[in-house]
Amino acid sequence: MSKFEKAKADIVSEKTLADQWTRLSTFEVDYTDSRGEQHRLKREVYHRTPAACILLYDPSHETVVLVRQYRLPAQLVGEPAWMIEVPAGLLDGDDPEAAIRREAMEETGFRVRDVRFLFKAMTSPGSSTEVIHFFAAVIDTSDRVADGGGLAEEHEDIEVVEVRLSDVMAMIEKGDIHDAKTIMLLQWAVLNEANLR
Ligand SMILES: Nc1nc2c(ncn2[C@@H]2O[C@H](COP(=O)(O)OP(=O)(O)O[C@H]3O[C@H](CO)[C@@H](O)[C@H](O)[C@@H]3O)[C@@H](O)[C@H]2O)c(=O)[nH]1
Ligand SMILES: [Mg+2]
Repeated sequence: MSKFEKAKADIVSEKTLADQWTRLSTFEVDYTDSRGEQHRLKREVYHRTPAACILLYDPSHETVVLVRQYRLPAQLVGEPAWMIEVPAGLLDGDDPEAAIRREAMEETGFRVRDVRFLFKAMTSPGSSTEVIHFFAAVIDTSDRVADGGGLAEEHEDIEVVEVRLSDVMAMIEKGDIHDAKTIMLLQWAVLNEANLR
């Protein structure tokens, strides 16, 4: 039996603090802890909508297709701001598989054929509602039907970067790749390379 069998959490109130690109709100929660004692907690939540990301692996070259773009939060904490990431985007109301096909095309120019759903994960569950759906697809050079680079109307400025899978662990350890969803997918690729054909 879990320590939390008797624990429960009742939301008492919510107040929106900001509601622009993404809503930020503050909650009061009546939390009954594992010993049965009740406390009123204050929690702020950033209401991110769901997203999807994808590993694009080319077995004939043993490479992965990544994208590089500017990220303001990285700049704010003094990390390299033009970050190397797996292709990713918000679902924007589509189902996760349709959304990742769209984002892969917009960002890299690759048309993905069979996509494989791997898992989903919350990226920052203490503060954000963001859930990311993780996918993988095998590609080859003939699947590249456009240049990628992102949507001009959204001022996306994306560089497509092809990296050998045998180099990615060193890039992660050096800090050249420092995005969590990207590290997760690349580690999955290293562990599953034999099945990625
Ligand atoms: N106007 C405005 N536009 C924004 C803002 N923040 C982002 N955008 C724009 O919104 C678009 C989002 O692009 P997507 O490809 O859909 O998402 P992403 O930025 O790649 O990734 C998002 O999902 C990831 C998970 O897959 C997250 O890791 C990442 O933080 C982000 O939420 C981009 O054109 C970006 O410039 C903002 O505050 N204001
Ligand atoms: Mg994106």
